Amino acid sequence: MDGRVLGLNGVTVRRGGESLIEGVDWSVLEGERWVVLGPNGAGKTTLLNVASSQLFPTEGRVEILGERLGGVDVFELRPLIGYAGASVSGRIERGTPVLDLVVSAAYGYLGRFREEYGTPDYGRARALLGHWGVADLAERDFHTLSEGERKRVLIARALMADPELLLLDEPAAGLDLGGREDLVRRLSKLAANETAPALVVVSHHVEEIPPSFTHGLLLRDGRVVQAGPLDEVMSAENLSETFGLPLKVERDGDRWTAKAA
Ligand SMILES: Nc1ncnc2c1ncn2[C@@H]1O[C@H](COP(=O)(O)OP(=O)(O)OP(=O)(O)O)[C@@H](O)[C@H]1O
Repeated sequence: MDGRVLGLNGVTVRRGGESLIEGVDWSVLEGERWVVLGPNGAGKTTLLNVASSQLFPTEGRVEILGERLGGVDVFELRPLIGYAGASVSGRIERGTPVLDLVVSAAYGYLGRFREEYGTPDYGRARALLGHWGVADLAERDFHTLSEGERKRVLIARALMADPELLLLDEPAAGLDLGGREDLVRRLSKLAANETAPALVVVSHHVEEIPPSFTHGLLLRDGRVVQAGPLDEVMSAENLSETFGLPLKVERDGDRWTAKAA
């Protein structure tokens, strides 16, 4: 695999004559922690759907964990990719207990029992829920949880199969300030763990970039504005171009802020 977890070359996704993403080149290496930033409609979710093997590009080459998309059975690949996003919540049946949802992820299902789960599976699921601060919600119906609780449960679920690549689509969206700060702290801790998978987190806000994250990709109108180490990417010039307004960007310790200039 060459240390490369994800490789996109000239990747374009078109729908109805429109390009959702256009000519994207991107490499993610083992141990890297990426944030993908861009305004609404920039193509971030589309990019993550390609990276998680859920969407085939119209053009270009995609390699995930050393396998070429199109030349590999995606059902073998997907258990190695942890994914959490709003599209997952929408597919969970009403009445699904949190613990079932997490434990079934080891087999790529969304809470429906098609396998016999063993005690170690339940132990791991409970430990992950504990790690993300939601152990006491194990028996609850997923759909009765608050937005912040759902986000943490979905991350625990995404980690259940011990993935080599973890993709999180807007994990902080809809959280209040305390919830956001708690999530940023937990993601930072995960990022600092050398044994954690390669991480990609999509966000609209530079304030949500967890400390310990290493790289950034800026997306506007489906095209990459800049991609690379965070210190190089996070300039006022790059972010102003990405979000389409003059911005002042500051680094305060290990956190970032941006506001209109
Ligand atoms: N199936 C589709 N057919 C046509 N257009 C689509 C389709 N899916 C997405 N789009 C459009 O592609 C663009 C990129 O969408 P995408 O969801 O990837 O953006 P995003 O950066 O994740 O946006 P947001 O931050 O608002 O979630 C948007 O303009 C969207 O309306």
